[in-house]
Amino acid sequence: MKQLLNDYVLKEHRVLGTLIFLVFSVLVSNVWKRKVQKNEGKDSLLPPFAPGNMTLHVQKLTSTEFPFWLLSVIQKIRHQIFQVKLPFGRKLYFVGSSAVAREILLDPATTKPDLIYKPIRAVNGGNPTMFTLDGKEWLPPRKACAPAFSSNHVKRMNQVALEKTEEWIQEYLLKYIANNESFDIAHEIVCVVLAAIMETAFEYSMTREQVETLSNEIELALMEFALKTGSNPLRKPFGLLIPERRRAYKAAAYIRQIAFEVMENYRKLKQPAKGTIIQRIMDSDEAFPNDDLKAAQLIEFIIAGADTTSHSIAFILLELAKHPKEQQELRKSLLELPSKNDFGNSEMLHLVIKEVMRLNPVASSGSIRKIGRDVVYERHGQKMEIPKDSVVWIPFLLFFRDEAIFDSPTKFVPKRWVNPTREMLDTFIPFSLGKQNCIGQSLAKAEMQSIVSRIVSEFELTLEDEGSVSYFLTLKPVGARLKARRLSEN
Ligand code: HEM
Repeated sequence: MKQLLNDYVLKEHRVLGTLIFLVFSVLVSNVWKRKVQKNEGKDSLLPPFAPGNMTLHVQKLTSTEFPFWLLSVIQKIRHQIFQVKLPFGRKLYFVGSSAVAREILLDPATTKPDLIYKPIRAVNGGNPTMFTLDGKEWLPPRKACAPAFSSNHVKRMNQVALEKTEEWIQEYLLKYIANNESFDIAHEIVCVVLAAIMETAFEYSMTREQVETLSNEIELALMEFALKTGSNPLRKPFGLLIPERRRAYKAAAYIRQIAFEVMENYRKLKQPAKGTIIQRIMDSDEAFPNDDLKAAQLIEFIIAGADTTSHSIAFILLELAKHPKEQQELRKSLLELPSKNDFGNSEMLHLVIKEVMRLNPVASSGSIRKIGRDVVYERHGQKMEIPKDSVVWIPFLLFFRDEAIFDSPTKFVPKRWVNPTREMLDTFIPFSLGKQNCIGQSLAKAEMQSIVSRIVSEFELTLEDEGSVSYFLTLKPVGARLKARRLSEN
């Protein structure tokens, strides 16, 4: 009797469960149909909207979890391309498909949208720079500065970065070790890399205290002008009423003052080095006709070069501290090489750097572009379309963590790069693609290799506090603390 009753209840549950499932599926498919909009008069559909309303979208776009929210949207709606709503009926398309991203970035009709890049100029007193320019106006500054990144200059700049690392080891790291103290890895490496850029690119020496102040002021200014203004145009007209914005103007003024000091210092040099970034800027009056424009470009190099490279290095050292086996393997491979000068030949070093740049891409928000033609793609046999003139955001994190391309994408597996698939290689674009890709990538790669190998070859790193990963223009490790132990007295 009991058995009969149980079977009956179970059967009832199953019927009820099936009914609920059917009703739920119909609801979901209706919501989907409403979210995937008809593309008037065409046989293609527009990508769906991210769940939530405009207020939620703006809040998420300006939050420190921004790229991770985008990942969660893709997981929810199971669509690699979607739209978000902005104030005044504007919208943005997010592209998490690497194939579509490549098509857009390599298309000659693609441009940079003013809506996003122009507000960033406020950091530079409103002056345009290579990063915020487009088309004909962009070419002269890019051409003027490109020679400063030729292999001989990268070699020289990297040598200075290594000297700064050596100074840091002597003045800070050995003291932390002697006092059995842990240290904030992101903060320490930012100080090394920023000091190196100032000295090697601009022939300008800074104390650690000055470097720390500059780094703080840059963060303050960027938070306002690059992050908050882009998504909320009301911050500009009502700016003076917002204390954060007033503080950001002060920060921007301080950064400009440093840039003018750098130029003044350069003009006093008796024998300035040839081919440095500052020499290219100062002597290219066609590309940079006045001091305001020169200062703006100079500031852009500080901003674009320091946080990106240093946070990448910090992430690499952090991952190695979290994975002692891989750390040991890397050290072994380095020490097997004939000399320190050959460290760059370590295959394991390349695998580790690649894997960390995939897992935690500092430029995780990637590139933002305006498309010059309709971009059509297929999804499960359905034609989808992003219409011409749309603003398209291409966050690299979305495809660097795409399960369809990378197995266990949230895991640190350097060996996945030993025999990568064509798709993995095509997807891995940490420096973006197309004409406005990263001008400083050769320098960044050289510094990552030399600083990481210098530290790991001699010091064992252990994790004291993992901290968290936060996003604000770049992805960065916040509050991550390591301890070091010297392995031999070289
Ligand atoms: C790991 C380090 C770095 C990463 C991941 C990185 C990534 C990127 C990316 C993705 C872009 C394209 C942005 C967009 O499309 O909006 C870019 C542009 C740029 N980067 Fe880097 N970057 C790094 C280091 C550097 C360094 C060391 C410098 C110079 C010292 C630099 C200077 C620039 C400049 C000036 C641009 C604008 C180029 C243009 O628009 O023509 N970057 N970077």
